[in-house]
Amino acid sequence: MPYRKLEEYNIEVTNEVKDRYKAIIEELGEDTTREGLLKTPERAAKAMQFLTQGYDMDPAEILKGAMFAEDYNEMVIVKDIELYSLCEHHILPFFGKAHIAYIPNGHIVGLSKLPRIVDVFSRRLQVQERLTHDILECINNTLKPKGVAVVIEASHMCMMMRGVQKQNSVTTTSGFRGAFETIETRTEFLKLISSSLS
Ligand SMILES: Nc1nc2c(ncn2[C@@H]2O[C@H](COP(=O)(O)OP(=O)(O)OP(=O)(O)O)[C@@H](O)[C@H]2O)c(=O)[nH]1
Ligand SMILES: [Zn+2]
Repeated sequence: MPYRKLEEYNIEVTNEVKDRYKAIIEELGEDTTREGLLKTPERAAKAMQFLTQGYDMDPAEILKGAMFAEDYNEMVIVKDIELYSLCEHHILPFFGKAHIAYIPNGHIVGLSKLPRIVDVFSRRLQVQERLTHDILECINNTLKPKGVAVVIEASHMCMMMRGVQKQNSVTTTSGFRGAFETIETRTEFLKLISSSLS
């Protein structure tokens, strides 16, 4: 993903969000005039723009940018794609790995585009289930493969740092379309990624 340089942040958004962060930090009992916190509202405003930059991006266009006609009919798997997202309930991170497979139907896609669309959908306020579904449907509708599968395993900071405070629970979500809806293909996929699953 093309990471934004600092000068590319929207100045108006940065200023608006900065003022609100300043108010929040003060409301929480801190002194925003002390040295360590002077630039914190602006840093936080930029960090949040970075972490939600997926709203400005069109994942289907990313896939379309590297689709190649190819007569390859076997399963293609890209596994262990690390992801960092924000849970939409607490605006705290959840993070983990995505595993994606598809069976081409006349077209293959540039391999890097799969991690790129994971990043686009991750950099929004999300729930893990919708993130899984967004990636699945984007590949299904754009590449129109014979089948597509997505598995995501993630840890949620809102369950670790606060709330139930469980440090080792991992949430797994999955989605299957087309050929992966048959038990044989799904089993083959799960076997091929099994060394990566926790
Ligand atoms: N299904 C789903 N739930 C999520 C995800 N991320 C966070 N949550 C849950 O969202 C729920 C929000 O529940 P609430 O009862 O409204 O919020 P809360 O009082 O902060 O809940 P606790 O986390 O249990 O303290 C919690 O159960 C979270 O664990 C996600 O990606 N998918
Ligand atoms: Zn949460």
